Amino acid sequence: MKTIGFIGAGNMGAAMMQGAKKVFGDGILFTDISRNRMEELQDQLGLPFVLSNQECVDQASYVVLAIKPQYYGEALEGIRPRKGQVFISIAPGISISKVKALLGGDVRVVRAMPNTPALLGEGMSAISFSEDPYQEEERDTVRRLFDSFGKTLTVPESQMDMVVPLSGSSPAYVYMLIEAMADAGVLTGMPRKDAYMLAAQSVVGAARMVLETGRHPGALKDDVCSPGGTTIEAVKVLEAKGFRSAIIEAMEACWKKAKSFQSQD
Ligand SMILES: NC(=O)C1=CN([C@@H]2O[C@H](COP(=O)(O)OP(=O)(O)OC[C@H]3O[C@@H](n4cnc5c(N)ncnc54)[C@H](OP(=O)(O)O)[C@@H]3O)[C@@H](O)[C@H]2O)C=CC1
Ligand SMILES: O=C(O)[C@@H]1CCC=N1
Repeated sequence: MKTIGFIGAGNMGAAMMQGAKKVFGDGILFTDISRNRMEELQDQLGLPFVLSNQECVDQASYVVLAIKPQYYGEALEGIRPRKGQVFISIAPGISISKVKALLGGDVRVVRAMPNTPALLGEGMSAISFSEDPYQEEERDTVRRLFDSFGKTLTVPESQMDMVVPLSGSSPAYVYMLIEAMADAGVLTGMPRKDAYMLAAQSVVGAARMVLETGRHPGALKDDVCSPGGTTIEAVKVLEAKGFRSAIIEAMEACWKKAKSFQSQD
């Protein structure tokens, strides 16, 4: 019997397995619909795979569902879990009660939302435990899984749809910001590689300033804006172009999409 089984070994499942391997060693196995993908990942991570979702459920104490929300019905159809087995669902919008219903009810479900910087051990995950009884050791195993590839925050399930735009999807828009900043550098003749380094390290540094100083992001922004200087010129243009409202509206769209998966069959 293995500790953790992954159903779905795509971008997110593989990133989680890479971190989990450091903590759970060979206590991991996985499966995927694609044989090629399984062989590729077995070579890359040195972890074993099994050929069906049922085998994965049978051979693991905890099962991570790392498949797209659209495929939950198909992937879980006919699956027979053990009574009280713990499933960890990372799909946006799919509620704990929906996963329980798909699996026949008699399981415990942890709903979670990780992100791909997990690949570097810099992930940010939110988790919600179902209201079932858990032994402290079981909660600890789930937390150790998510801590193995970054930071973990426990939130009420009602907040989980909003975690999707805040941390699940947000790396994508930060990459867009970095890409756009680098494009501007290239426009003025800067080599692209140097522009990426200047932009990306500034994003890392700014994020650490927020996390480690505890100061308000607006106050940190003010410190960068010298009176009559360069930064305030950029701030003025960003305000005129609707930078803040673009981010808020984009995240609202992302949140709505996450919520829509709940009612999808
Ligand atoms: N990528 C991200 O940044 C994040 C993703 N998530 C969530 O994680 C889940 C996985 O996402 P991601 O890794 O990006 O998606 P991927 O498509 O990269 O990975 C899913 C994997 O599951 C396989 N698969 C499809 N159907 C089945 C099935 N019936 N049984 C077993 N395996 C199956 C897919 O194969 P095939 O490609 O052939 O269909 C694919 O290899 C999604 O719910 C996503 O929303 C959560 C947080 C962040
Ligand atoms: O785009 C998606 O649907 C997934 C969920 C969060 C990040 N990627």
